[in-house]
Amino acid sequence: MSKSAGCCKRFLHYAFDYETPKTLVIPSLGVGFVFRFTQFLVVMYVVGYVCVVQKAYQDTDTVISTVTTKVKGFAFTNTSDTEPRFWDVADYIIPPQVLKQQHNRFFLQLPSPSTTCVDDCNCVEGRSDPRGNGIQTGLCENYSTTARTCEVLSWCPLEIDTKLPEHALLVAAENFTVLIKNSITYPKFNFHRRNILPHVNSSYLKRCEFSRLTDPHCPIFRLKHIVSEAGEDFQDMAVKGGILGILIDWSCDLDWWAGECLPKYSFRRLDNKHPVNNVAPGYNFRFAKYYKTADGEETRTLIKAYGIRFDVIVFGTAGRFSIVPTIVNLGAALSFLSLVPVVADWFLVTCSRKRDLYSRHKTTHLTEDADSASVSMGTTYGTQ
Ligand SMILES: Nc1ncnc2c1ncn2[C@@H]1O[C@H](COP(=O)(O)OP(=O)(O)OP(=O)(O)O)[C@@H](O)[C@H]1O
Repeated sequence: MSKSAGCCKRFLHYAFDYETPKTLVIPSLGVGFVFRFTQFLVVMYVVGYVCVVQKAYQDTDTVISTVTTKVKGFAFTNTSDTEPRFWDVADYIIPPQVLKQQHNRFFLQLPSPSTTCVDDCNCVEGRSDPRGNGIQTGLCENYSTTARTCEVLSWCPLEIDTKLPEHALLVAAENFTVLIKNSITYPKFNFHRRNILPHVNSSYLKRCEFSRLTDPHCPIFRLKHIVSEAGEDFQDMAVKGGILGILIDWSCDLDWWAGECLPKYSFRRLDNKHPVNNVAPGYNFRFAKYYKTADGEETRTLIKAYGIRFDVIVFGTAGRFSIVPTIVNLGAALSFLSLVPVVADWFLVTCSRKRDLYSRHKTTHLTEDADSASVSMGTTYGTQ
């Protein structure tokens, strides 16, 4: 036979020989054990991980929620910067730390490298520097006997906030309480819930306070408790300011055999408190209250507020039994069972004692002119 005819024949065999599985019964305890043990592992994976841990039989939905808060508590302050003052709910929603009466005026800036000048040429009319104090008028005037600065139009007197107070103004705020009203919905399951649970009545709300051990479902939280659960010191945080997260986890199993769907609260500091780099720490912002004096001049009280901002973050995923994910995920997981014979076969032909015998019987090639007793590779056709 020529070389090309041989090649052609091999190709035809390769392409068109039909392979069909035959059953070979191996009376071997070792191989049988490997087979059953691998089957057991696959079944454990399907039941334990896919069904119990992953709950792959469930359809899922993510939470949609809304939050409102109400703070309550009283405080009395008496510092060198401020008059003696009593604070209640209406006063401290944005608690002030620095207060200053200001009027809209032309005035000279405090001397600094960016504000000092020699003559009017150094001051440009209309120029405003975001880090400066106002809009320049173009005049350079004597600030003192030794320094000249550019005149600006601004609110005066200027705010001086070069040093932070040592104690928070509203020290008593740590004992304030906050009521958090949180409503959630899982639209796919038409499931609605509030963190004020169905069994809660108004007299309970008047006296309860959240405690992880004794009252974990009360929606009223003491600020000090929130900060300390987050591992922070209230007074320290209140001076420099910071952001604290109140996390409400609504992850729920909505199947009837699972427990009730309840919120789980946790608290953590969200802004990055760097232990070494102390540049620009905390959180602060400015706002003002405006009014007119008796002679009609507009005046404002400038407030630079430092403090703890509480961010309420709601998250969660709910799952409920559904036939479609059950079939899809169970089918995918059970398809691993088809790999079990591959593992057992591998053990059969590589690790078992009679591996040569098994290897010989594993594959049978029939020759074209085979009758009932003619097989290749030494295996016996039809007589096993
Ligand atoms: N921060 C809070 N600390 C403690 N209890 C609170 C707080 N906020 C609200 N409550 C109490 O929770 C209940 C529900 O408050 P909600 O704001 O819905 O009703 P309200 O009648 O408007 O409350 P209130 O008039 O007392 O502010 C009320 O009994 C209220 O006194």
